[in-house]
Amino acid sequence: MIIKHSLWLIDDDPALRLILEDTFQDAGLEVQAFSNAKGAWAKLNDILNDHKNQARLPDVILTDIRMPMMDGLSFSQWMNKNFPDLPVIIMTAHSDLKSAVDSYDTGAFEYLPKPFDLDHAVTIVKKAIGTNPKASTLKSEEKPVVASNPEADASVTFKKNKATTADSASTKATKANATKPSKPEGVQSSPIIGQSAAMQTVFRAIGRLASSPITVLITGESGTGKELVAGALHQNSPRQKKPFIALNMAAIPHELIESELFGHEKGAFTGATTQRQGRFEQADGGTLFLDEIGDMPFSTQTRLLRVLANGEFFRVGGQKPIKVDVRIIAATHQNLEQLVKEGKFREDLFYRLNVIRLPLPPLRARPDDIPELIEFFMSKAATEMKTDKKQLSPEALHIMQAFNWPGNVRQLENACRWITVMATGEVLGIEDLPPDLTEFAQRYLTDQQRPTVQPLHDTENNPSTLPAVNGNTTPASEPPSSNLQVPSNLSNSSSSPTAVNLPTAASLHNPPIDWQSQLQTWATTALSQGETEILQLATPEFEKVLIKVALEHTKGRKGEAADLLGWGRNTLTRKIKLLDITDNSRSS
Ligand SMILES: Nc1ncnc2c1ncn2[C@@H]1O[C@H](COP(=O)(O)OP(=O)(O)OP(=O)(O)O)[C@@H](O)[C@H]1O
Repeated sequence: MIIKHSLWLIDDDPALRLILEDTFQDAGLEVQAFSNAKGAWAKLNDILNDHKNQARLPDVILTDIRMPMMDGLSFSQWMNKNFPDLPVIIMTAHSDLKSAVDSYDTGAFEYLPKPFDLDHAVTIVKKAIGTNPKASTLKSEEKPVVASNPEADASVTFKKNKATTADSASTKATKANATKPSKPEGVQSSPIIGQSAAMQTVFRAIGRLASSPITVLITGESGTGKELVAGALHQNSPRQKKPFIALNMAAIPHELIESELFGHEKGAFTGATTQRQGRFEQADGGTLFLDEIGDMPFSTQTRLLRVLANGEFFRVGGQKPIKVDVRIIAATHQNLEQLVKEGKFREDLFYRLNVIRLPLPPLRARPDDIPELIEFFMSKAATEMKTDKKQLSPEALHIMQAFNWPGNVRQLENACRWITVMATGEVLGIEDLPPDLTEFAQRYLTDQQRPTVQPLHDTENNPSTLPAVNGNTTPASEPPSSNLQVPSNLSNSSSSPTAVNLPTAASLHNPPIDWQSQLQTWATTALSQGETEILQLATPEFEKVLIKVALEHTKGRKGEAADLLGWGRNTLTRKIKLLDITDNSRSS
């Protein structure tokens, strides 16, 4: 007889419950679904009060965070206290750094930001089951299976358990998690912004790593937020009340690095007139962030390796070993493996630092995060400069999202400062952006007018060099949709002082004139009427049409519509709001 492991699934979203129930049943698990944590909690409480009933426990629990009556975090905390061996996986649609850190703090086995890959969720669930000693030690003995129908729960049946592979490493990880030191009160909320999948991974990693003393190597291009993430790891750790000391190896003259790190005794070298503590001593009990570690001189690397191995060091010129408890977080924008190959970085040090690697994505890889970052930096700049907060027009925002950002978030932050100081007016257009962005906009917009469709993001900020995503243009007699509702004029547009007629839906259906020709006619007319910035007039209308068609095609399902448009879901939601689009596609 096949024995199945059991999963309790808690989520107040019935549609998601159905999908997940299906997925996990297909993966060979017995699933019992609950619409709230209270229901599962009541059953677990019964089991807790009746020890003979322990057999009715599931092997793993998957729970949402935000639910009525009892939230998933309190539930997970209660579980960790009362059933520490039973792994709980937390999922949430409202993922940020805080929810990731809080989830792991409750002792949760894993944290899954929605939407997640179903195969990945199955892998995690199976891994969690492998850590449950009660589930994984059952090989041939009888084991209860909880029926998938909650009502049928009384009729628990006993079946032979199928062989499972216990993951001892994961078991240890969970145990370590359960016994980890509790975090001090008063954790500051971190200003790390980002909703993109790439940033969710970063938040998860921070949540997972913050409480442990393990060495972390943060990699990523300059300006991606490496120091910010190192600070968040410290702020969310039990070391948060002790110092966080950041040191940039590239910024210190090589001959001073050792005394900077390890301090020196009086008279150790010319100019050392007093004894001085180094950064290691100052950071005792806390975290030392070694930025640009690839620039550390070879001789210092040897000394650092010794500290990492023994936890002690000598001040320059000193005889007495000094012991410290410091967590090391290192960062680099360089390829350390390459530096090792070139003999510029010690291989043994590399392996010591590279225990856990946390890569940060470049900004161009997560354009969906840009609007929120702009919002944040515009507010920050307005406060700094004691002025009103500036707002970007949809067109300017579009350009900001299309830009390559070689300097990443730092460059975006500086652009927001520039705009706040230099631009006049409250709602700003493309012409109000910093020079590098306006130059890019000219090339980008020129390219957009070509018949081929270009991807939004290019790697060189030079759209003209890009291959076409789709070389086909819409046939003259086939407009994109029979339901095109192109507004007949732009009189509603705040940026349009003059009403200019755009091609109407009817005219688009009038062969032999195709919509491009119609647009051409409109543009010619607009220009002859003295209109300027015609692209900024037409682009929102163009986007409106495509968004409406996509929403209609997907019956209002925004995620799918966003995929069809080639945007992220957040971008689509923002556009719908900005362009004031009413979604009439839903039948109900
Ligand atoms: N996700 C983010 N949310 C909010 N601010 C961010 C984010 N990422 C980076 N920043 C801000 O961008 C600036 C640059 O970040 P940071 O100094 O951490 O980058 P870095 O990768 O360490 O850069 P470098 O390699 O040049 O030292 C900082 O002002 C930081 O606060």
